[in-house]
Amino acid sequence: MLDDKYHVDRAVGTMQDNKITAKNVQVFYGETHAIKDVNVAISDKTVTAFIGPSGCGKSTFLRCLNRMNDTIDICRVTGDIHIDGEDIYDPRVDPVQLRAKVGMVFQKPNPFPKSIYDNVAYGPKIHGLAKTKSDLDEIVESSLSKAALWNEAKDRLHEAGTGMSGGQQQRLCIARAIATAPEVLLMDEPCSALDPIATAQVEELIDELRQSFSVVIVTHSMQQAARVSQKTAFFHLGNLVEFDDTDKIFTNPQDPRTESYISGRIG
Ligand SMILES: Nc1ncnc2c1ncn2[C@@H]1O[C@H](COP(=O)(O)OP(=O)(O)OP(=O)(O)O)[C@@H](O)[C@H]1O
Repeated sequence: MLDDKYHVDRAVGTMQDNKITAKNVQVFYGETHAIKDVNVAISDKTVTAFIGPSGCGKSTFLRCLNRMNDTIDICRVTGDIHIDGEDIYDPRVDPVQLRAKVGMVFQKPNPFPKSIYDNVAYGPKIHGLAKTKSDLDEIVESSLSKAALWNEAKDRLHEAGTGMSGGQQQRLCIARAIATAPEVLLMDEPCSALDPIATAQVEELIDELRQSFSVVIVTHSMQQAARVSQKTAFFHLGNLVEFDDTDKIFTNPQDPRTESYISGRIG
């Protein structure tokens, strides 16, 4: 009989093929067991969507990938998470450096109360990525361009980021996240506060970003998961029930719980 390790290795694939591998990940908030033995492998240059009913653990698991849960006192994470073969929970890993490599965009746009320029320049400055002012200017311009915001921002770089529209603020937060040259971008319901036009712009941007990064997005919208992702993970009650190509999850799910969720019977 094959042992558990065989099944775990099959579930996560080989380390070399993947950007992120998670093995036997459990998360507890005090007595609440929020993530139950999750094994998954996330590919590079791919958009992976996390879907599932409210409270199933999508955001909790997303936050494990850049150790944002470290900031929650009662939260305890066990198991292994490797990015590019490096154990991100190794005590020698500096979470601040990790978060530069694994950037995050939140549900509500949260620009710093600073100018548009300074919002983007902040990360590269603290991580010493620019030697000169012209290096920094270049990073700011290229990050805003990649975030499809340069044309709207170039003549108002020294105005407050908080003075932009909601959709522009969210693209500014994406520019800020990509300014530190991350390798993975985590997005926790990035469009939930945006109107349909801004949502479409951010979705288009996500598709472009995947040329450069591994993107992981939590979404409540199954239409959005189907539009933007190549892989989808369905969570239910803290379990990762099914993980497969997005097309397959939405057309031919293997687990009855996935089927019920996508057909609107649970959630
Ligand atoms: N900071 C916290 N303290 C205590 N419990 C928490 C905390 N954050 C999440 N939980 C609990 O962990 C479980 C998973 O929550 P999580 O927010 O990860 O789910 P989710 O799938 O992202 O939900 P939603 O779609 O509603 O955002 C829930 O039972 C929730 O109550």
